[in-house]
Amino acid sequence: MSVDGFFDSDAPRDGRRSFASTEALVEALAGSLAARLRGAIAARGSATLVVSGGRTPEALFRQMADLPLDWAAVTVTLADERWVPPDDPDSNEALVRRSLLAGPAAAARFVGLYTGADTPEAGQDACDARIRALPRPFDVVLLGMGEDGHTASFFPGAANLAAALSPADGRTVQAIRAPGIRQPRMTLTLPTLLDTQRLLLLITGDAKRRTLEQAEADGPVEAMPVRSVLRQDRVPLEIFWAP
Ligand SMILES: O=C(O)C(O)[C@@H](O)[C@H](O)[C@H](O)COP(=O)(O)O
Repeated sequence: MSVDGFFDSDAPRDGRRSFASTEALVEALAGSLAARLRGAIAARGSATLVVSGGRTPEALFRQMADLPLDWAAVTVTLADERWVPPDDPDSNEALVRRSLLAGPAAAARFVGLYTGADTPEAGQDACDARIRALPRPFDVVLLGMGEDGHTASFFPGAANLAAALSPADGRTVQAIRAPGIRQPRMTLTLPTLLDTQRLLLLITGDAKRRTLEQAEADGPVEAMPVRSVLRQDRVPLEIFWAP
């Protein structure tokens, strides 16, 4: 499939949607996620939203923060976290607190991954207990992707990538260290991320569209770990793209 033909329609196709602009994507996706969270609250009295950090989702978070929703019934947690305190500019918790948990959405409960332990390895058990205590399946897991083909903190070349993708002991989180990343990380493991009603991948720009197309070609998961969510059949993956 050619890159140009990859997202050539506004109509949903194989779980993919392309938009003319980030603004259009954000508006559509925020509305769709709010509807899912409202549905969960109506059915079970609560909802759980798992979000990624990085730069891409900030506009979506700001749009969602103002949506009318019983935010007090929503728990928000992270797909992964850089192992830094919440006052560090690289903290995903900081991003979520300032952009999503603002306005009406400030009523949501936030469960962070950073425990204050010196290293993610030292914080792993406490973090696992936090995630294990959340209701499952999650309602929404929102993933991003890097141009190297990582998603969550499943980085190519990470020493403990295999444990994150296939945890032997049912662990919900995994400490990650990888070449080229500034801080060590904590990531939800693959089976934990896939234990969700809706799984979304949000990407913007032509470079990431090309990365995605490369990831869809043959090749090992370890080289482009986003393949672990592209190739699974546990939950349909919805891909949202804008230039
Ligand atoms: O903490 C993080 O960095 C992530 O959760 C990570 O998986 C992110 O989604 C991608 O790296 C894309 O990041 P950008 O949106 O900044 O390109």
